Amino acid sequence: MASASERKPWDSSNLRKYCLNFEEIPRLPFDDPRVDELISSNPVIIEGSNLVKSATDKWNLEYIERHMGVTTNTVYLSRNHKFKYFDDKKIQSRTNPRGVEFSPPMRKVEMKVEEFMKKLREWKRGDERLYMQQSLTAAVGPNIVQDFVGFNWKWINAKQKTHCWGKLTSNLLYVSMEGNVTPCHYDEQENFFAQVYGYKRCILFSPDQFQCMYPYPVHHPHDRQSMVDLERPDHTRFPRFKDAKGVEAVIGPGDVLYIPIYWWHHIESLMRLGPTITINFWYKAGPTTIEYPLKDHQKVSIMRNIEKMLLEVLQDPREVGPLLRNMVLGRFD
Ligand SMILES: O=C(O)C(=O)[C@H]1CC[C@@H](C(=O)O)C1
Ligand SMILES: [Zn+2]
Repeated sequence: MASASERKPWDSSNLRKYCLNFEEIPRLPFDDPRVDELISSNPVIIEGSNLVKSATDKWNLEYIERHMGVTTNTVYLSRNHKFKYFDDKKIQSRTNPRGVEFSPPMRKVEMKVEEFMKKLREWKRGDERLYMQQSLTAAVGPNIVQDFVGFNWKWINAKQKTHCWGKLTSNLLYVSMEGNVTPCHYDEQENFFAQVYGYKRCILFSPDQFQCMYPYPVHHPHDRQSMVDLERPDHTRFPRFKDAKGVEAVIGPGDVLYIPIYWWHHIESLMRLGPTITINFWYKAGPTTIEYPLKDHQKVSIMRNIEKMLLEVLQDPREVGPLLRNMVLGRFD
């Protein structure tokens, strides 16, 4: 019988079940030279960086409640465990090619931290789930500002320089209920995802899996999200999804997961293991060097630009699909 210190804090009963199997994301010590070899083209979990040690040493829900400050925070509410992001600037009935009004799968409210924590404590089955996703700014309490200043900026600034990334655009604080899921999507920024408290399962797919992931059209409010429901994939509508090749890892306090730009990621707070706290570090991409053959993420960017240009000239998004189909069907096989 493993001792308490060796006993894993979680097991497969804390994980949701999916139809795919995943390879493991590599884990490396922060000072291992292979970390920099992997970064910018592969995900990697970096151990021992102390990137957010000033937070992992002290932060839990009680500390956040006490020190988050008096400003309101962005909290998403969902009727189920999925928190699927949508761009409310893209919600116009005409951009929804199936002609139905877009019904947002979650709603965004502004909430004081005390209210958020009270709702978490009093939550019962059937209530809306909550997920605080708040940008860390100087408006938070002084203790949190001090902990933020205490991050290992020397290490992460050196990473930003080594990999020629653009500027740090934001740090978001994520306070999640157990079992919450952020469905599969990609972002157009580099991301250091630092786990502070609790355990999260991260499932990632490379940009070269584009054909298996079926992203929504760029003009859709769910732009950058996969149309495939990982829990109940529609293999008729999305036949190639069964061939998707993904990698996964469960990260815990002190782990930093590098999520490369354009990489698909699905994130879940483990079930029945309590709340989780994460801080992400989003960086603008570095300068694009054009070398042939082009990289897969560059082709995703090209496809995005083509969709945007077509919408610009066609005006009606319902014409984008038919024009692309007419352009390629039977002509490039
Ligand atoms: O940092 C990112 O890129 C994200 O997608 C975050 C949005 C919700 C977060 C989560 O852990 O559920 C991850
Ligand atoms: Zn993301």
